[in-house]
Amino acid sequence: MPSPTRRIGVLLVNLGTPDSPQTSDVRRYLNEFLTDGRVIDMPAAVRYPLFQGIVVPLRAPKSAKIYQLLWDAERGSPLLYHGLDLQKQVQEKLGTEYVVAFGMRYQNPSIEKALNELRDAAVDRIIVLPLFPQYAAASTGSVQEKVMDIVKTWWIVPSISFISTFTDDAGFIGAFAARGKAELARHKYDHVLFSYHGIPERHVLKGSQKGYCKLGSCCNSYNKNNRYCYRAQCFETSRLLAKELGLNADQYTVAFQSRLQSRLRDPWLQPYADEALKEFPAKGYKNVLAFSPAFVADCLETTVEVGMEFKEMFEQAGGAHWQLVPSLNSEPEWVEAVVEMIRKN
Ligand SMILES: C=CC1=C(C)c2cc3[nH]c(cc4nc(cc5[nH]c(cc1n2)c(C)c5CCC(=O)O)C(CCC(=O)O)=C4C)c(C)c3C=C
Ligand SMILES: [Fe+2]
Ligand SMILES: [Fe+2]
Repeated sequence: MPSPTRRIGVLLVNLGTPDSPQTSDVRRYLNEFLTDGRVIDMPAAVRYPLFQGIVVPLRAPKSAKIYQLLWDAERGSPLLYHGLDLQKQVQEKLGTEYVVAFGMRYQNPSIEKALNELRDAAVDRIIVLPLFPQYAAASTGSVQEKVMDIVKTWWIVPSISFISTFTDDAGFIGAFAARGKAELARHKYDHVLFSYHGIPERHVLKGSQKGYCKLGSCCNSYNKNNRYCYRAQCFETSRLLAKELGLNADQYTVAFQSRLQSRLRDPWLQPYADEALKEFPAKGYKNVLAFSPAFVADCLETTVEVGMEFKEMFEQAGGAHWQLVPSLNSEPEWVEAVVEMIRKN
């Protein structure tokens, strides 16, 4: 008798996005996102009333206005349509031995729906690839927790593996560098900014193994002690990109964006990108190329924050030319890099 065909399930996951840029949908999205204990690490008894009762109702209408700038009239949220494009192309490249599904940690399509598709396809094992290059408990860790919460309710639990970080993956670095090189060929730049999504410093310290990470020079090399330190990973991605682009250490700056301002005024990873870029023109950096290598698809944080808001701040501070390197989206080199990561797993 022929042996039954064995198929491998692949689950690609990104963060999530509202169903529409209307305030009610943005509110629903933020309510789910900002009550996740891995994102807002406060006791649930404080987190729910504070965020669902005060922070989200105040933030949702403002966020909705920004989402309206981002939204594509036909295709909707870039994070979603680039994710679906990526899923389709990775499936085509991997062939019928694999079943590729796509889900979002918050809102739709849900991780549960995507996992059910894999279960219905009777896959033998599942490879989960959270689409965050650098591991953070608030992003990759949250996806891992959600997947385990769902799968633990299944009667038959398949083998599962997680690709937890691809900070230094050659395919990822090569694909981002290629996008940067295309911009560098178009214009003369004085400086490069690598801007990463920030997280509270506390999150880094909580993940520090045996007290190794102290937010100092400990993060200057990437090694077995700090493999999951978000700050060390951001520095490593930057070093590797700089090497590919032929940049010296004084030709680029690493900084952190998107901090959620709170009355608690807890420190987030520094330097803050918005403060750093305002000083660029006075340093003679009038033409700046900005990368956002914490995101593999364009989204609110790249297109609006770096591409529009930072550009305006930079020009007001006396800068001449600001350019965002588009994200990897579903570029062929990135599709190839994802396929390689899956095959290697
Ligand atoms: C790169 C990975 C991400 C980490 C780490 C992360 C941490 C983190 N984020 C917030 C708060 C917000 N983030 C928001 C948007 C957003 N965040 C990521 C990724 C990471 N977040 C993405 C891809 C996006 C964009 C989604 C899109 O639809 O385009 C937002 C919502 C937007 C807004 O209202 O400003 C918030 C809020 C915290 C608090 C945090 C770590 C503690
Ligand atoms: Fe975020
Ligand atoms: Fe560190």
